[in-house]
Amino acid sequence: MGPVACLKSVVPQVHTHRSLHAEDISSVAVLPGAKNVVLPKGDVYKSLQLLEVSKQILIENDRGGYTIPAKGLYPYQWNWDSALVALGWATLDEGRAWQELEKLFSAQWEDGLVPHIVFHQPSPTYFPGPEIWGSVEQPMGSTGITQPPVAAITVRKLYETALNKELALQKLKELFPKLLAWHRWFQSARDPENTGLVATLHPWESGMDNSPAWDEALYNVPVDQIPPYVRQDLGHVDSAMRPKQEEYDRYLTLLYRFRAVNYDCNQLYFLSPFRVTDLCTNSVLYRANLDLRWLANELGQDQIAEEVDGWIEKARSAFDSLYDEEGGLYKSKDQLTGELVTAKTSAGFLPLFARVASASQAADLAATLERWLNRVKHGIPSYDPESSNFEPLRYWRGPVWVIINWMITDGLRAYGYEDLALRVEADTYELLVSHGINEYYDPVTGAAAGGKLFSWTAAMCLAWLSKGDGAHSAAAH
Ligand SMILES: O=C(O)[C@@H](CO)O[C@H]1O[C@H](CO)[C@@H](O)[C@H](O)[C@@H]1O
Repeated sequence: MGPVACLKSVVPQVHTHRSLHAEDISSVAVLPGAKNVVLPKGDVYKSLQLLEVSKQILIENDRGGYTIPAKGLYPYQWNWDSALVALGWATLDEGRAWQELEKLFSAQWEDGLVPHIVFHQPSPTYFPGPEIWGSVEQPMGSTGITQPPVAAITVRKLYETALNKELALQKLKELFPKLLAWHRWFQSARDPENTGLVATLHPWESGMDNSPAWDEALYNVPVDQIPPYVRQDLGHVDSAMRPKQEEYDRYLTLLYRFRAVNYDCNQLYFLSPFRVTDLCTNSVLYRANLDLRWLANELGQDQIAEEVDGWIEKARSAFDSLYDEEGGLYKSKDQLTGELVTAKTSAGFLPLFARVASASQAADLAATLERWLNRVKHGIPSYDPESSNFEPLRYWRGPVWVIINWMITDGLRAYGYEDLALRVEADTYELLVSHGINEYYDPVTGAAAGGKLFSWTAAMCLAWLSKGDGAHSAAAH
C-alpha cells in the first residue's frame, strides 16, 4: 500500500462536496495557491487528521442551519461564533455557510439588534436561558444584548471567494439590508451622543466576558436583590477556568435591569451601570464597516456607502483616544468614569485587524506583541503575561483563543509584519495538532481548556490554518 492509500484508509472521510480525495492529500500538505505554507510538509497525517476532525466537529455541532459552539456548555446559536463558523462551513459547503448567517439574522429585532444568543430550541444545559431573558408576559427567543459584529466581514469573505457566484449575489442582496440595520442600530443605540465609538453595556456583549479590562467597571455595579440561581457552566467546566460568583451576580444584575425596561435600546445606554468602550467590539465594527462600505459599492448603493463612510471617519479619529503610547497598545475605556482601563489585553492589538492603527502605532503593537510572545510558550495570551494577576487558565484572563489569533494575524499581515504573522500561525497550528480543537488553551503549557470539540476553533482550522488565509483586501486605513 502506497503512502497515499495508507493515509486514506486511516483518515475518516466526511461526505461534503469538498471531501478529501487522494489528489488533495498533497495539496493539504503543501498548500499550493496559499499565500503562505502553514502545515508542515512532513506531517501530512496530522494535518489531514486535524482537517477531518474539524469537519466532523462542525457536522456534529450542526443543529440544522446553525451551529452550536460546543455540546452541553453552549447549546444555542451564538452571534459572533456563528459568523466565524460560517467561514469554516464555506470551505465545505457554501450554501450551508450562508444558511448559518440567515439563521442568525432570522432573530434580528425590529430595532436592528442582532442578539448575542438565539434560543432556537430549548435546552436544560445552559443558564441563563430564555426563561430568564424573557418573562411570562414577554417570552424571548433570544437575549436582549448583542456581540461583536463579525457578520459583515464574513459576508464579504463569502461573497469574494464564492464558487457559486449567483448564489452569493442573491444571498448578499438578502443579507445586506439586515447588516445595514444592525450597523445603524450600533450608531443610534450604542453611540447616541455621537462620539464615534460605540458602547458595550454588558461584559457578555464584549465576547471577552470576564476580561480583566472589565474588573473596575464591573465591580462598580451594585449587586441587586436578584432571584436565586444555579449556574450550569460549572457543571461542564472547572470553576478555576470560569468567572467568579461575584462577577456572575453582576452579570445577572445587569440582565434583570435591562429586562425591567424590556431591553428598550433608547433607555439602556443611559441607565446601564456598566458602560465601556470595548476595543474588541469597536475594532470588529470598524473593520465590518469597511467591509459593509465595500459591499454597498459592489451593490451600487452609493448613498449607503457614504453613510457608512461617515461612521468610519468619525471612528478613525476617536480611536486615537484609546491609544496608550506608554503601554505600547490600545486600551478599552470605562465610559462612566472617563478613564482608560488599566488592563492590557489581547483586544489591544485588534486595531490592527480594524486597519485603524497608524504605521507607527502598528510598529509599537508589533513590538509589544513580540514581548508577550517571548514570555509564553504559546501565543497569543488574552492578558498581559507580565501582569501580576495573569491567570493562564481562567476565562479571558490569560488563555489563548484561536479566533483572536486569526484576527491579530490578519492585521499583522496587513501592516507588513509577515514574520510575526507566520510565527503566530505556526504556533497556533502546533497548539491544535498537539492539544486538539478546544475552546481555549493555556499559553504557558499549551494544555487545552474550556469546552471540547469547539466549533469556532474548528472553523479557524478549516478557513485559516489550512489555507494560509491572510488579510483580504479590506480598504487600508
Ligand atoms: O461564557 C458564556 O457563557 C458565554 C456568554 O455569552 O460567553 C463565552 O462563550 C461564547 C460562546 O462561545 C462566546 O461567544 C463568548 O465570546 C464567550 O467566550
